[in-house]
Amino acid sequence: MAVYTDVSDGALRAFLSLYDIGELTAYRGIAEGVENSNFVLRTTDGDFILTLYERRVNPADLPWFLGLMGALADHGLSCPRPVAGRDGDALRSLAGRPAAITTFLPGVWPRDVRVEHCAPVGAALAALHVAGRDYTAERANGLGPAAWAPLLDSCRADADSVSPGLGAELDAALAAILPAWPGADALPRGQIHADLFPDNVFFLEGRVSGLIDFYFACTDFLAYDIAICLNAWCFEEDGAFVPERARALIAGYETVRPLSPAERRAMKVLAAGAAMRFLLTRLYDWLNTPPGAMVTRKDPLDYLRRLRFHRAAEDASVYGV
Ligand SMILES: Nc1ncnc2c1ncn2[C@@H]1O[C@H](COP(=O)(O)OP(=O)(O)O)[C@@H](O)[C@H]1O
Ligand SMILES: N[C@@H](CCOP(=O)(O)O)C(=O)O
Repeated sequence: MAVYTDVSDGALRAFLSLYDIGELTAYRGIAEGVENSNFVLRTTDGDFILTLYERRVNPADLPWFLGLMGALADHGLSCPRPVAGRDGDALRSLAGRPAAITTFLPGVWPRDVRVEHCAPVGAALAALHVAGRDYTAERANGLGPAAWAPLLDSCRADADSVSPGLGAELDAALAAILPAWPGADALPRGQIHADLFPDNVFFLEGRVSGLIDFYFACTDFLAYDIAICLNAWCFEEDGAFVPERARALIAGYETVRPLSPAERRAMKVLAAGAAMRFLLTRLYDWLNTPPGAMVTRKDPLDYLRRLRFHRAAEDASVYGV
């Protein structure tokens, strides 16, 4: 569950008096998510999401995230649009945390991913990449390749308690991935979501109805975002790769934005890097989440299986690129 910070009725009502979004009729904390505290607000004007930013979100990045969401929404992408108060500000403070209200998106994220979900997700990802073109402010990827060795170092002492030999295996994988990583200008770059997992994509009647959770978004290789989705959408629970899902995801993406030959060639190392990135943050959280914390830890070893798959793949043709 993810409500780290409680908000009293009085504090919330005082906060909402700064906005023109109607009278509060109900609110509740949302159990899902791991990073921030989220609440659904029902007002006489409709539903909204209130987010209190916690943990990994650097408050200095919040204007960039909110600006990106506003710019994407302006370009027709269905994503949460930050709601400004009467003073024009969308970002303020509540219960001692940075806080913002955004629009509520209808839909349900798929608990059981099927191949039919993958083409619409690919197309939605490409639409995000196209919609982000005019948002020129850059944000470096704080969880990109330069962060992986330090993250592994911070977990090294206990890594083998999660799985024997894990530390050495990750060292070997990093030693193969980092030198093969594309140079900064080698692939098209732009604004990427960087966490487009199934729980961040809402569907209604078989169509994508909204993309949420832009708090890992950054400026990086567009194809790296595809590689993240290949990891998140194209494996079974037991770790088996599902080639039909990957082909559908790539085909859906290319209905909106065709890939270049360099992006196709790079997909294997990008997929391995994406698996490494989620493995490492999950490993860090696995080892550092205090007992009794109100959050469900995600299994790092799911991503070890994916990493092994990508490293063993002959080339990028396995993904259908
Ligand atoms: N704009 C939104 N519209 C509707 N529901 C939302 C919206 N934003 C978040 N939610 C709900 O909150 C949950 C957690 O949101 P998320 O952004 O993934 O949290 P976290 O950043 O903590 O991981 C989502 O699964 C969804 O149920
Ligand atoms: N998608 C990441 C964790 C981030 O979770 P989210 O709730 O912010 O989407 C993972 O699966 O490791």
